[in-house]
Amino acid sequence: MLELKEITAGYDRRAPVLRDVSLTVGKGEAVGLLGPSGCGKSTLARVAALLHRPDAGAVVVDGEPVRGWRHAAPRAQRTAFGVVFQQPRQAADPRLDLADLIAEPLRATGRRDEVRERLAELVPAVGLTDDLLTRRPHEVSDGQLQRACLARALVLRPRWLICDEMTAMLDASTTAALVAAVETYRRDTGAGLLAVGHDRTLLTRWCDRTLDWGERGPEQTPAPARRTGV
Ligand SMILES: Nc1ncnc2c1ncn2[C@@H]1O[C@H](COP(=O)(O)OP(=O)(O)OP(=O)(O)O)[C@@H](O)[C@H]1O
Repeated sequence: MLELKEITAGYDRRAPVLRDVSLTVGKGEAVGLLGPSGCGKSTLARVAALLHRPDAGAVVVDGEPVRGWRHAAPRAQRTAFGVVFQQPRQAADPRLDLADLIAEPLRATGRRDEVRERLAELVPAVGLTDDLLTRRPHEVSDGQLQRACLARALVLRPRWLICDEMTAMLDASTTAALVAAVETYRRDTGAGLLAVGHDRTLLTRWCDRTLDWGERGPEQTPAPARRTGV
């Protein structure tokens, strides 16, 4: 279980973006989070992925309270998460070709010997082809780069996936392919998912449960979303 308990977080302690927000994702569950732009969805996603230290509250991952954040988080907790952001060009090192980009977490954790095998599995799983692997980010489309970023997020076989507007800038067919790749991975591994976005139709179709902060933003823990457009 991934538990966010009474999280207060932001960028200025005097004016937090989130106040006392709680959210739980069960093992193998897919939870969607909707809310207006700027309400703090990405901030909560970053707290959930151990990338942003909250001012107050607790994150508990599979029963273990989180005590360190970012590089100070224990490796076993950090590598339990795969994260995909909205802007692949901001998330991807422009100097790496796609093969090195996808494999980078394996190299960073001393698992170089798995690179070949994981690339062979992941490249077709996310809908890439081998000829793209020697290209650098500026030589591929946004959709191709986001596919590589998803492969990188999956390369360490995380138990938790955090997708922050993963498909916001993509066309319908790339969106469908990336969601299908996430769902295949979850079916095979039992990983849980927190998917943040604006697209109510997509999230309510994709996720087991979708929460909605509504127009007022995160004054409180988000409520279950209405299922529309399905
Ligand atoms: N690094 C930062 N430094 C200072 N303020 C920030 C930073 N990142 C985000 N904010 C502010 O925190 C608030 C919440 O931002 P956040 O990105 O979490 O919202 P969001 O709901 O994900 O928005 P969107 O849907 O537009 O992506 C906004 O007012 C934003 O301007």
